[in-house]
Amino acid sequence: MKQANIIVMGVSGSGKTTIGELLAQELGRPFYDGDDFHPAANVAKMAAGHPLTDEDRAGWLATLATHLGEWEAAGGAVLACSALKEVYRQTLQAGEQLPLTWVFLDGSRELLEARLEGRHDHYMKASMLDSQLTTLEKPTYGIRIELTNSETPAQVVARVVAELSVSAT
Ligand SMILES: Nc1ncnc2c1ncn2[C@@H]1O[C@H](COP(=O)(O)OP(=O)(O)OP(=O)(O)O)[C@@H](O)[C@H]1O
Ligand SMILES: O=C(O)[C@H](O)[C@@H](O)[C@H](O)[C@H](O)CO
Repeated sequence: MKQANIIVMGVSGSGKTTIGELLAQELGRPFYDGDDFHPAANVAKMAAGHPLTDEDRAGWLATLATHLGEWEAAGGAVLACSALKEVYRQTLQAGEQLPLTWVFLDGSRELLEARLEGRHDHYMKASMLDSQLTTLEKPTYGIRIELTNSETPAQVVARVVAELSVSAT
């Protein structure tokens, strides 16, 4: 049965992959990481410390939009994707028939920086945080999860699941 996809969005370090994977497990849905769909040139650019432009992101978002349509038809998935600007979110929505469910992980600069500095095995360095935050247009719809220093990923996912059940009623 066709079911809307859930997109876990936010800047680098907000926990999209961590929370998205656990949420998918909890809901019994497949998980996809938007980062796995970036062309190699985009990854190389970010790893070299250069923010992506709208043009760099266009093909990537179009590819994800196509996949979203397929995943929706297959029963719905959870996708971790930065989706920083409104126009990017519109591109993603265009691939889908049902309204996407947005889960926005919102954290302070200090929290995000600490997380990025604590992560050593990733191409995206803490120095990219400012450009991510400058690009971010916070959505005014969907589920917003304000991140705290004290909650475990499992606790964050429990909050998301509770909000999903409220928005489903
Ligand atoms: N609730 C949490 N409490 C503490 N640390 C967390 C929590 N959620 C995620 N982290 C840690 O924060 C870091 C960033 O998380 P993650 O890689 O999932 O973010 P991301 O948004 O997918 O980042 P990117 O877009 O750069 O891939 C990781 O080291 C992760 O283990
Ligand atoms: O739109 C973007 O700038 C990118 O998607 C980034 O958010 C990275 O993919 C991610 O942070 C790296 O892990």
